[in-house]
Amino acid sequence: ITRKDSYPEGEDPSVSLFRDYLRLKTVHPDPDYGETPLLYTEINNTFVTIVTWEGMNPALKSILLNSHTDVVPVFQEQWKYDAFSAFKDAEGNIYARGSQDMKCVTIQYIQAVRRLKVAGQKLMRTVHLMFVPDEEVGGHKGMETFVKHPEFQKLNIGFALDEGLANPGEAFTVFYGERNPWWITVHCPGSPGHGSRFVENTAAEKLRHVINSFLDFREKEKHRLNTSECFTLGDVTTVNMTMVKGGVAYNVIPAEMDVSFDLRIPPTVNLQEFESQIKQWCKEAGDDVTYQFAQKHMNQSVTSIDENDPWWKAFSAACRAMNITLEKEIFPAATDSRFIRAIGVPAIGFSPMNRTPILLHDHNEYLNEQVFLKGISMYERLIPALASVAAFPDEA
Ligand SMILES: CSCC[C@H](NC=O)C(=O)O
Ligand SMILES: [Zn+2]
Ligand SMILES: [Zn+2]
Repeated sequence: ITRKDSYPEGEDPSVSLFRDYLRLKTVHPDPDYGETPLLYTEINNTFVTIVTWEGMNPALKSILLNSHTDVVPVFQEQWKYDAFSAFKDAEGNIYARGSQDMKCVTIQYIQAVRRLKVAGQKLMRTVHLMFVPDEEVGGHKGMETFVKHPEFQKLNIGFALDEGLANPGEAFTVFYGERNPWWITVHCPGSPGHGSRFVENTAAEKLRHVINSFLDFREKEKHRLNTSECFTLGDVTTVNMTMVKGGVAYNVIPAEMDVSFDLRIPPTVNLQEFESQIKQWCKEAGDDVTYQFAQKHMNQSVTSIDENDPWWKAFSAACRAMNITLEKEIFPAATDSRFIRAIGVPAIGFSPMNRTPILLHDHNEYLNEQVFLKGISMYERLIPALASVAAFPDEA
């Protein structure tokens, strides 16, 4: 981040730093990760940056503060302000792509650690700040690859914090698991022929059957969500038909048609049974209907939110001490936490934003500067609490 010569008078320096970071165009499809200081390692021509604050007992398992540096594209004509200008309005709302997802968290981690160090705090466990690319496109060149790297193992991470979602109310939301993303394309082959005839065994008839099966199930799940008091989006399966392909001309019955779905499956669903269901729908649709996965996450690990779990106890007790109400949920989409949990490391998704509408990936994404600043103070309490979790019997 290039520092400017002067900043708005009276603006908190943390807010200025946040706005500077928002102006970096780390936006897909061609993110400019800039002069990312290469502090640690390079994988697949992309960069993971790690900043380490060594604890008094570095042999103990460490705390990971993870954030991704990339952001999703914008439809600029739909925005009130330039999405990369970090415009701040009279109420202190800062508009920019990444203001919620998740450049706020990156700067909050950094500023909290900075303040703790300035105050002369010494932590027992080591804290690593990790900045990873490409989360928004699946993490292949970021966290998915890096968790398998020997350099990652060496960090000896015991517990991780990563992104969550804003909460429009007074409470803050924390995520202890995620739904599994399955991206599937169903292929429907059929008999071709002239568009004027009743050809048997057409691709379109099979396609209709497939679409009906998936979308009927979608209706059921939507109903289940809307009729249950205690369900959130993370507790039901969503199905969305996102692509269709096929056909060459008005009067030619095509020999094949494809349809693609984005499925998000809660960790409580039996994935083998669910796939059998999909297989059954394809079979019922007609001969030779097949499917193929573009994403098929099978790991259903969730992080303990039992009051006896030492990490959760530290996190939740620190929140209680701040008079903060937590709402515990399953994250509806996918974040880098899924790769961390999959290797057995507990991870909590938490972006400290309350009184804030959920605007990630949306037009006019913004965060209020006071909410942002309060988040720094929260990490000032959370980080020492986590870094003070007593040594486990199996730790050195
Ligand atoms: C399944 S890889 C894509 C990850 C992406 N994450 C954020 O939006 C998502 O669609 O959930
Ligand atoms: Zn994100
Ligand atoms: Zn995102």
